Amino acid sequence: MNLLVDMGNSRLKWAVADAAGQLLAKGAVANGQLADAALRQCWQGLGPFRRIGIACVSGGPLLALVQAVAAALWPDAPCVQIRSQRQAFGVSNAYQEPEKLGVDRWLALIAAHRHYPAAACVVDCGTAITVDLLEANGEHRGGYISPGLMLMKQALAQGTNALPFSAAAYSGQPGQSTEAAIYGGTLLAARGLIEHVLATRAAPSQLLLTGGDAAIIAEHLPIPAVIDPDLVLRGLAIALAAWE
Ligand SMILES: Nc1ncnc2c1ncn2[C@@H]1O[C@H](COP(=O)(O)OP(=O)(O)O)[C@@H](O)[C@H]1O
Ligand SMILES: CC(C)(COP(=O)(O)O)[C@@H](O)C(=O)NCCC(=O)O
Ligand SMILES: [K+]
Repeated sequence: MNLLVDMGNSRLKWAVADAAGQLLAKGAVANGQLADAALRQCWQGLGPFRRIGIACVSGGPLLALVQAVAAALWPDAPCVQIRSQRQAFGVSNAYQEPEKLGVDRWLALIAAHRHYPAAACVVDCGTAITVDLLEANGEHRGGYISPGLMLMKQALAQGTNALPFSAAAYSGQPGQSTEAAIYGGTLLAARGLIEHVLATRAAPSQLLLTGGDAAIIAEHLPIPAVIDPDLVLRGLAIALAAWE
């Protein structure tokens, strides 16, 4: 068994994977809540593990914390930090500097190619919304990065005098209050990005959504989408299984 850890800018997502890469127990911890005791509480009693696989786009101090807790709980299991590559697992990275593609985006592409055979548009609805284009033959065509729903709302609240931050949900119809107008506007920004990218594809692409806001964005999209909440962790399972 391996422990998989996906460290995003908002939350750490983890899963236990068996030798075939099937995800067993899973959990998530908000970065603001990440501390030695919180992680030990999540992970106590799990294992033993062969390896700990880490995909990290969040900061060095949080990575060091995760490595320290893992080393204390499972001293015999090496921590393997996965990085983006030029080509692996049938996927070729479109970036001129392949290591600069966020490792979460890279792993989502690897899982998409392995588990969904068609050409795909892979959207990670996390802190940022990333949209990556993947051909059926594994060629990554590049992608787009935009603020996520929470960041858009926070930016409006921080950058203006009159706009409040609200976590409440509204219909997405034209807003009849400031909060509802912000909710609808930020959701439409995400929807417009995704719809536009799909419309510019020469051939139809399967739309794959992952990330904390996948369900809410899918609900407001007029296009069928597959929601795979574990796409990054599933990519991490593939990358870690090949590690020697
Ligand atoms: N409990 C939660 N904590 C933080 N964000 C959450 C939570 N539930 C839903 N979200 C939404 O999910 C987004 C983060 O998604 P996630 O996939 O965890 O991001 P990341 O991989 O960037 O850490 C936030 O922007 C927020 O809108
Ligand atoms: C774009 C991201 C910030 C998304 O991170 P997330 O929203 O998953 O926390 C992350 O993939 C990243 O730091 N990427 C490096 C730059 C790039 O992909 O071009
Ligand atoms: K992510």
